[in-house]
Amino acid sequence: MPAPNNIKMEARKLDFYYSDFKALMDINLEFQKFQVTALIGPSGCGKSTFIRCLNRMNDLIPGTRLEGSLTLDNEDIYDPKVDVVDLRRKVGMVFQKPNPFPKTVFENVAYGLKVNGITDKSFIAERVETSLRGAALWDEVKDRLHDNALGLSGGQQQRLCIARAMAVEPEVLLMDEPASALDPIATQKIEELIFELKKNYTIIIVTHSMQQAARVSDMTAFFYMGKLIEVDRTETLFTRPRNKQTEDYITGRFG
Ligand SMILES: Nc1ncnc2c1ncn2[C@@H]1O[C@H](COP(=O)(O)OP(=O)(O)OP(=O)(O)O)[C@@H](O)[C@H]1O
Repeated sequence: MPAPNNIKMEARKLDFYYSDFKALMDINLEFQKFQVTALIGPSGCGKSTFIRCLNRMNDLIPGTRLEGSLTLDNEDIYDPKVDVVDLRRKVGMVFQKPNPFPKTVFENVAYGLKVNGITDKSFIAERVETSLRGAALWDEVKDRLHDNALGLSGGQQQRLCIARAMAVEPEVLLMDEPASALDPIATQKIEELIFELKKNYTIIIVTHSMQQAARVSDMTAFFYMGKLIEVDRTETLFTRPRNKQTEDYITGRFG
């Protein structure tokens, strides 16, 4: 019998262009189910570009082009037959700056369900509660569900965005520096949350903080100038990197 395939997403020979500029070169990287993978590397190395390929967010930028393949459960996500709305339901995203809609807490979380055509009010209310609990925010907002989300603190807003992403039950969560705009306590809450979330989701996180990568991730991938230099178990990459550029970066010699 073939070994069980635990690969949730996989990039093969991936090149990415912004018009003539080649931002990613020959990326080969796989993401295991229910693991957290951190993408690290100096500013401009292509981390955000790469993570945005994973749910086709770059499609929205004119003049961009991708070569090679990117699969979700062995299916090519760039196949013309793929429904991008459905792909983004399966591969949710949380951005660097919390970006709740100027709507109530409840409406923020219910939004994706409504976009997906769900109208059953009791189902929506139940899913809103489960998602807020899952994002470790329920206790703080259960009496403020109908207040404007913009009145929440930055850390609460970011957990609300995580709840909003979770409400449509994605399989993969992409997080592009989710804690960079937050204070240390709010950051710690997000990190604890990531630890909980990986029981149910495959998580890919871009971070500038090597300490954060070391704390939250199982695997770490080091990018430099559009190339994937090294990927390994986080502990190994930070203690015994195989590549000189990785070593220079993690020891603070550049970046
Ligand atoms: N919309 C765009 N149009 C053209 N070039 C872009 C665009 N977005 C990013 N780039 C370029 O692609 C390269 C990779 O950028 P990217 O934002 O992916 O890097 P990053 O590693 O995420 O950086 P940072 O850590 O600073 O966010 C950079 O040279 C950047 O200038």
